Amino acid sequence: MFVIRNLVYKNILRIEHLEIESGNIYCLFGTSGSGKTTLLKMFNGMLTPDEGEIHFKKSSIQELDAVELRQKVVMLGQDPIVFEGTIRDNLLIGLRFSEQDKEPSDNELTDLLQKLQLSKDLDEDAANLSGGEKQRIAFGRVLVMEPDVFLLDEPTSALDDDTETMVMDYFTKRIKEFNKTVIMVTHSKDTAETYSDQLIYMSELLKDKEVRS
Ligand SMILES: Nc1ncnc2c1ncn2[C@@H]1O[C@H](COP(=O)(O)OP(=O)(O)OP(=O)(O)O)[C@@H](O)[C@H]1O
Repeated sequence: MFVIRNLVYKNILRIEHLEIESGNIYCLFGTSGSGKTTLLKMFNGMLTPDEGEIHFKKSSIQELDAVELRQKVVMLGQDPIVFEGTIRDNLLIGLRFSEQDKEPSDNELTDLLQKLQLSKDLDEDAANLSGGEKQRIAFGRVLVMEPDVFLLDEPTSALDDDTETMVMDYFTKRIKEFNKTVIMVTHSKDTAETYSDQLIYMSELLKDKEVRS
């Protein structure tokens, strides 16, 4: 699905070869500052390599239309973004930018909230939510978009262990059912080992390469 060859980005990334296969969950694991977020941003063209190539489904990412690419490859950043409006507005807002033309019903959205362990009303103002609740609303928003690829940057960092387990169990079951691809940054080795099909260690990926100054 993605193939990276001879990628160089500033003095942060130097990757000879990396392949991401569709239908798998990949966890990016590495020390703080090792370039995980930077690598994630390469997959949907938010950052462009200084040298080398990234192909998505056999096309060079640089040659693809950025809007179309980001409809298929959606990133959930480290800091959850909550927009002005209700929880419903926040769950649906991503659809404006997605290929999906079918809007989920209130029943489906309420079910999603339950699966994300949120006992909230769709009409509630999203501004008053806690950090962990906002993180799950942002997670719900990308799920509603149904992209081919999810790029997730520490998506459960604000959740307690039990809530994280329930949210991740639901998420991974759903993405396996629909054969989606996930590239996820996590600081939790437990999470990485429990949920990934493949673990990518940044230290291995960047080995033999002098990338740090
Ligand atoms: N636009 C940029 N220009 C220059 N340096 C940058 C830029 N963005 C990030 N960096 C640096 O690149 C390194 C890797 O950053 P990145 O955010 O990818 O690391 P990370 O592995 O995701 O870290 P963390 O686990 O702390 O989130 C850091 O040293 C950071 O300061």
